[in-house]
Amino acid sequence: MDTRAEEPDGLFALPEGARVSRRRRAAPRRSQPTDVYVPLPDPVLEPQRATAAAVPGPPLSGMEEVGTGLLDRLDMMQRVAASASPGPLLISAGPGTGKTHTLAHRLAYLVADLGTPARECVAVTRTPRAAAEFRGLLERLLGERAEGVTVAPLAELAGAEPWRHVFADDLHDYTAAEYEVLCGLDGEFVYVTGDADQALGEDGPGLLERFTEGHVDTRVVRLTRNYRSLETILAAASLLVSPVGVARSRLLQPCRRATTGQPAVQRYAAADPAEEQGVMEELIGKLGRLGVPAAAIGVLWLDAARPVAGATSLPLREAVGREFRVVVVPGVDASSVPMTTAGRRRLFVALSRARDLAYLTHTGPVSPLLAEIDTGLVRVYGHVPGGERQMQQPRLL
Ligand SMILES: Nc1ncnc2c1ncn2[C@@H]1O[C@H](COP(=O)(O)OP(=O)(O)OP(=O)(O)O)[C@@H](O)[C@H]1O
Repeated sequence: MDTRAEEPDGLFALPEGARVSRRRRAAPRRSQPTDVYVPLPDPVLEPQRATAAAVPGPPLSGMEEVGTGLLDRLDMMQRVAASASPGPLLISAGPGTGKTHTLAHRLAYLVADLGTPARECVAVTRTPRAAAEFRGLLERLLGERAEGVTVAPLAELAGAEPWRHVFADDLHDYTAAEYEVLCGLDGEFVYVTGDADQALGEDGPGLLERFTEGHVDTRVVRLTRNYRSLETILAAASLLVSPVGVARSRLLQPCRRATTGQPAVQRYAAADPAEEQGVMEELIGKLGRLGVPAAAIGVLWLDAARPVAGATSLPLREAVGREFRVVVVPGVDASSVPMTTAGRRRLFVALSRARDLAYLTHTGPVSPLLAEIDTGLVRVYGHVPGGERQMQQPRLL
């Protein structure tokens, strides 16, 4: 990074509304005599995402006869997973590719199309919230028949009667001890999903491998189409994790392209924590006035979560498996997000929760990981030190 103090020059095109501020040296980062202050623009929202039916998918030629219509809205590989022949199944795929969606369809397919009694099925989740969401998916697919299926967090299931069909989502989020409990459920058929690159705990990355080693005839299905995030968010998230990606040959194809022209990933460099909080509150207020409900705005904390009015505020760890229209990640400083595998996975998980907009804010020097993302993918606002001026230059993607 060029750390020389320079005045803005002709190479640096200031966005509309930008001001040059001569700031006092407050923090180490402020060693530049001149910061460029670029206010965060008002959020511009993408039109609400397309319905499943409207998302163009690969042709399903040769697969029309699978099921009785229940699987019609799945893409080809999702259908392969949902209708796979009996036996252990691992859906190993990146964020937003529909692992949860497909697992629910598999369960519904077994019950509705293959006549499996609902009471023989148990869906294991990580949290009560995930259980409620999974049950909602099943109810939409199975109607009243969903009532017969047990859907519960792992902790509530230990020691219960064995089920014949065990469905477990997000295996990467388990600890080794929890995995043992899951194995203890002793289902005849086990179907799991996971993404080693999203593991926030130590044990997670190895558990997918452990599953395939423990079930030698496991069918592994990979899903590649991301239905959640705008293309630029997905590109930024993927760049972060690619150097340490466990799923090396992973392919993540975006289904959603931005239409508003607004950069989907925005970083705000605040002068101090009070400004960081103020900017976040102002942003959330604007989003609220645009009609975005608190449930669709996720403030994901890398450390202890603090309450935030108008948004869903939670520690990153609890955001695994969830999605939000807008994600805000405070504290993306070099000290909290170092250039480590764990740091990469944390930002990967955080960014990949976002559908339309992702905001990364910080007060001290920004995490060095962000230097790896093409500057055309992340626009920088706030107090931009002189050495980061090039970040403001428009880039062709
Ligand atoms: N075939 C599809 N067509 C349209 N939308 C889909 C399709 N499959 C999944 N989706 C949507 O994509 C989003 C992501 O799906 P889901 O949460 O199941 O992904 P996931 O792989 O479990 O993600 P994560 O790993 O982040 O938990 C959801 O909003 C879901 O409704």
